[in-house]
Amino acid sequence: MGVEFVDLFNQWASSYDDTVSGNDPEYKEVFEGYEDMLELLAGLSISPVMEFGVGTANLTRKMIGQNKVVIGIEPSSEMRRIANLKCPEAAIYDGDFLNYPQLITPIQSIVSSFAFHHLTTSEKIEAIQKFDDKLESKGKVIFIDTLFKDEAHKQALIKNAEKSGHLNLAQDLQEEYYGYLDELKEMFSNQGFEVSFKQINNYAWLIQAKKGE
Ligand SMILES: C[S@@+](CC[C@H](N)C(=O)[O-])C[C@H]1O[C@@H](n2cnc3c(N)ncnc32)[C@H](O)[C@@H]1O
Repeated sequence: MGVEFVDLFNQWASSYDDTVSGNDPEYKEVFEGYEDMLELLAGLSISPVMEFGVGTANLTRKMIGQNKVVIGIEPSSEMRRIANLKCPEAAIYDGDFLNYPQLITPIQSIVSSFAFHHLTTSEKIEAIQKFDDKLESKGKVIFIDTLFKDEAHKQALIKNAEKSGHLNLAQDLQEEYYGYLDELKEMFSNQGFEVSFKQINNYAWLIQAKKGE
């Protein structure tokens, strides 16, 4: 459930860091400012942190560098292998947004970068309910992910990708489950979170959702 992209991530793992460094022209704009974004997200995280979709541990390493306790969850075995090599100090478990080991650590923040869009709408709603259960009172969900301001924004990004000959990106934008701003706002608000959004580049947004008492 929600992990249909795992084979793709196993294959992508060894060249993933190359892509996020801007060496893949097709995804350069998506990951524009990647290191700064992760730095921002790491700085906002509150320890103990639970991180979903760790990938190659680029965000994990920044949080560990800030002496935070990080529990990482990652469904791809290849991504986990690289993450463990790059960040042996972190505890990284097999799992996904909906199924993960139940640990007793009280969680103050839940973070994720470029992963929440792998869930369908109903899976996102289920995951947000679980975040609410998992977080301590006043805990925070802090994500960075591609999302669409509205339908016109989505169509403009697809058109732009096609015009640039970035056909894989154009296909991703149509087939993956990138959310719309209003839709995500409603999902978090319905679960009692106070949510805010900040655009970071043409694709990526910072999403902050604070749980009540
Ligand atoms: C684009 S990568 C992002 C990796 C890293 N967070 C970063 O910012 O570079 C997406 C990651 O999400 C993981 N993933 C895919 N489906 C997932 C799911 N349902 N739950 C949690 N993680 C998932 C993938 O295996 C992959 O490592």
